Amino acid sequence: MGNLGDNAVEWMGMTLGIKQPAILPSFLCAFKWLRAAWSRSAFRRSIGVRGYNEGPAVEPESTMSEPAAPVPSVDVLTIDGPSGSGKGTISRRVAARLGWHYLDSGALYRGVGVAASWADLDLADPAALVRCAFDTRIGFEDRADGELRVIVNGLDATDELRTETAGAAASAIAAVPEVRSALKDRQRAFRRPPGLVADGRDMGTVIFPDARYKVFLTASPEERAERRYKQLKDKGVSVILDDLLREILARDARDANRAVAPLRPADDAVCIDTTGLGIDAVVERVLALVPAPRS
Ligand SMILES: Nc1ncnc2c1ncn2[C@@H]1O[C@H](COP(=O)(O)OP(=O)(O)OP(=O)(O)O)[C@@H](O)[C@H]1O
Ligand SMILES: Nc1ccn([C@H]2C[C@H](O)[C@@H](COP(=O)(O)O)O2)c(=O)n1
Repeated sequence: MGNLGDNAVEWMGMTLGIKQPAILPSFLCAFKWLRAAWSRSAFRRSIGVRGYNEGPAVEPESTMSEPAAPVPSVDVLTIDGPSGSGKGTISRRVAARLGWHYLDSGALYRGVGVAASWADLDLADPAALVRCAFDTRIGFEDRADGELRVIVNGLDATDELRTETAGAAASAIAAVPEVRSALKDRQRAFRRPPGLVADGRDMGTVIFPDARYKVFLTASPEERAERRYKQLKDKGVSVILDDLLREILARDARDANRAVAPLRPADDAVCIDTTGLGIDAVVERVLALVPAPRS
């Protein structure tokens, strides 16, 4: 845990594009305190044991109709972080290994953004966006090939949702407090036995503040842009690395600077800097935080 806190502070600095932003001292304080608390905690002592229940992260069509009430006693592992830090990839694998449900909260914001664009709504009209957030039906389907498809108002919108344009639109509407409120209960409804892995920006701070396990993933902006570049290239999409880096920095800044539920690590989150760390290694680091299930 040597780099807990410093990584996040450094990341904030990089994200905001300035060397000494005013908010850094308070982050530093919070993380120094956290580091001390961490070294004393019983939670730390539990590390090293993990659960390996193989099972589906998402039941087929399980989220097409969301349950009415979440179950507060159910364990939640939150994985927050900036774009390209690997939240989705790591969360899906960890959820599959634990046999827990999976919530891709970014897909909800992206889904509302795409539905708003289909309806030609003005992204600067909060009332229209809030109506859209309440009205848009968003479901997830776990396909046989392991891919998670996102269904918006009955249409498979997965490919459209993954574009940087959809990400930027989602980031813009996510800054509207009433849109965030409109999506709160829908996110909490994913909390069902045997457990939930939830990925996003405010999973550990706002949506599941009582989560038992909290992780904040980071990576240098350059590495995150490289990852996205490779991901898009593999799909045959041609992009310019510098453009991706600029877009990632702009999205980070908007998500971290908004007034409501900004992107930041929860005080009790474990920060993992994934720069130079492979996917399997990150998965193991996260799983090490979750004690093996008792039978
Ligand atoms: N530790 C890692 N090392 C190398 N590549 C990684 C790592 N983690 C994720 N990736 C790759 O980086 C790309 C982006 O990952 P992913 O979509 O999971 O990020 P994300 O944080 O969920 O991004 P977003 O917030 O934009 O949805 C994917 O192609 C994924 O395979
Ligand atoms: N919990 C969340 C999840 C997502 N957002 C916003 C901000 C992101 O830039 C955008 C897209 O998310 P992604 O799919 O990249 O995880 O949605 C948010 O504000 N809070």
